[in-house]
Amino acid sequence: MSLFVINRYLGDEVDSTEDRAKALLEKLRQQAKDRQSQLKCKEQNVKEVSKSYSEEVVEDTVEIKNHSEEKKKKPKKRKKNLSDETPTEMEKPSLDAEPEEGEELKAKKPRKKKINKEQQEKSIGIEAQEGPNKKVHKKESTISASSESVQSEDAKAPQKKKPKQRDEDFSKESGDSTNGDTKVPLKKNNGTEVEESSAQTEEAKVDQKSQRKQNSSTDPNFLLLGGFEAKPVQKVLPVLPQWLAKPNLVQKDIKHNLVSVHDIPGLDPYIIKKLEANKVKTFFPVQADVIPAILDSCAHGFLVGRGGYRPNDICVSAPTGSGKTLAFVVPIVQVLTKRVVCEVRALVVLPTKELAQQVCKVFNVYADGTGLKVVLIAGHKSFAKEQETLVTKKIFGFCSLADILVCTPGRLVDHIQKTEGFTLRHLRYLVIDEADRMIDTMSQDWLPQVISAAYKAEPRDHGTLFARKMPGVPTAANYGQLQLPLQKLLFSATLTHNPEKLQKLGLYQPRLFTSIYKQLKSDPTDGQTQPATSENFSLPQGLTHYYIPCNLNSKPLILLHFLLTLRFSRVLCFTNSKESSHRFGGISVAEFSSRLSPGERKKTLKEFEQGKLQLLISTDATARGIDVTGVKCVINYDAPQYIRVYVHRVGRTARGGTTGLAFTMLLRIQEQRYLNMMREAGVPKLQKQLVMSESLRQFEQRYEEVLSQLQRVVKQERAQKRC
Ligand SMILES: Nc1ncnc2c1ncn2[C@@H]1O[C@H](COP(=O)(O)OP(=O)(O)OP(=O)(O)O)[C@@H](O)[C@H]1O
Repeated sequence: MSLFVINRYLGDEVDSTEDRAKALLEKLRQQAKDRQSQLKCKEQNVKEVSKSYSEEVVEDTVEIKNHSEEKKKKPKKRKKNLSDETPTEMEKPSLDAEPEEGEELKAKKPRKKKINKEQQEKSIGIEAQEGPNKKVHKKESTISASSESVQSEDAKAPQKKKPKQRDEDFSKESGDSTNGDTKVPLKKNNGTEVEESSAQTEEAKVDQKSQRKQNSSTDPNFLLLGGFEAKPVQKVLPVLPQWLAKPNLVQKDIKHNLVSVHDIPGLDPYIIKKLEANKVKTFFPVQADVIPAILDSCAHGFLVGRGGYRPNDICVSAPTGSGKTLAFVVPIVQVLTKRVVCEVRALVVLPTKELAQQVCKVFNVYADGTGLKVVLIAGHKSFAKEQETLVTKKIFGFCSLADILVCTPGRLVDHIQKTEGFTLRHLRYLVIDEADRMIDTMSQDWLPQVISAAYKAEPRDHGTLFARKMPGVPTAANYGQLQLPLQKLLFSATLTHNPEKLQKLGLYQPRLFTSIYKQLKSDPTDGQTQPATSENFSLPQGLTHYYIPCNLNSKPLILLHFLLTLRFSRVLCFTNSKESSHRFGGISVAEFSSRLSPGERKKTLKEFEQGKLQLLISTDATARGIDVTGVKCVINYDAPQYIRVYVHRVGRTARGGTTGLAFTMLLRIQEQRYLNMMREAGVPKLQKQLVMSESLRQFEQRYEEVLSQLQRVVKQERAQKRC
């Protein structure tokens, strides 16, 4: 039956059943063999597939990881590629060098070790959940996403085409990754490439940074923000105005720089005669420089300065006793001598009555015989009496009685405000003597009042040469009409060089004459020289000054030693208070202080000048400007607190080119500070003078007698004050 079935199945009809059966059996065997071999093949295939799959899983996770790392590093790699090598050069070896299978395994092992275990487990875990198909899909999508992202970036930046091509190649390669033959060597090469490229990107980073720095430092078109560290900070140096920085220098040495009065250009014979009559045959340096400068402003007429413009104001800073008074008295007297009508044309303002009196005296000497009237208003007389000397009332109105007015600021302001008919509308010269001290009195507002009085408009002046307008900007319109200019002349032994202070005086294009040679300091930044800005002072050439280290008790004994042992005559001794000036009241001395009336002071000074008094004890009342002839020695019994005070005190000796001595008694604690003050002020070094205690002992008895007298005087004074 079975054979029948087999025959039917084979469809053969064999005659011989035995042969047929054999043939059938053979066929069946063959079929069974084929089936078995097929099954074997299938099993083997399944095994191989599962093995390669597990390997693939690992490889793919590495590949994904590497790819994600590569993706992170890609921009850097691309930058490097742009500068160093083309991507094709990098890829070619990976495509060409396909290793054998043995090599493939060798290459796989070390790569597996390198993989971070955690990441491996993690990625495997994810794949186990998603299954192999999903995993493959995921891998492809990741790669394609990365290539897309690169592509999209590349689309934005067309210059980065080469990296794009490389990414495309990479995606092709990953597409072929199902084929083990091509995938493995590529992975190997990519892996090493990642390592290499990470090192290369680090190098590239450093290169790019340094290149960027170079570019920013060399390329002037780029401003590097935040690069402050290398910039040198420029110092701001104080800069003086040109007129202060480059003054006209006046010689300090009087003796060797005398100029004959005949050699001064523009000086009238009348004035020369007057000078010679007063034993002035030569001019001191400051006079030889300043007199021609003042005369020059009137050389082409009385109304305006040289060339028809407003004349420059003049500032003079010269040592004490250098003859500044004559430097303004002579030209003013010469210019005003030609006046027709008596009006106040010169106003000289001084800080104290004594100084005003002294200057008035000099004006009177040179104005004598010219018809010029010199009037002093400084509080010596009553206000009403001063008014009578200033103006007089006539039928047609008020008339001035003064051509030259010498005054103190307080009294001047009083007359401007209260004296009827008093006018300054014709004022041509405003002289400010002891100018640095006068700047200190600016708070009294005397200068603005003088200026507004000088430019006060009067209806009767309209259309005349005396019509005045407050000077404005120098334009053709402003200078269209000729008018009387007002010129300021400033004099001082200690004139400030501080532009801020000088600005208060409202100077017009000033010229400075000074004998202070400021040391130029070199500026290390640009190698140029700049004028020193600190105040410097100059002392008379003939002055020798010393300091005496002492204690409080020895001070009066030292003074006695000077007067009695060394026999100094006409010693001017300065103390800081009236009380100190009493200390020597018992000996052949006199005091000169604000306690005395103006009459008493005048008498005392006269006696001192005549040599009737050996010692004059003074407060700073006489320190400024007072010209006492024949003072041989100045003693600072109390050290002055300011350098300006020192300069004016010691300047009472060595005047007019003569010689003189100055001593300053210093307590031990004052010594260093004082010497520093002198050095900073540029004053020549003080010499130390020691007085032996043996030479002082003989005066102790005498001094005690004086002290007992002093007690009585002080008691009397206090009693007087109470009354
Ligand atoms: N050309 C001269 N020939 C001789 N003596 C002169 C001459 N000029 C001035 N003197 C005298 O020199 C002395 C000092 O002059 P003056 O008082 O003008 O000095 P100063 O510079 O104003 O001093 P200070 O700053 O202390 O006021 C005076 O006694 C004066 O008479």
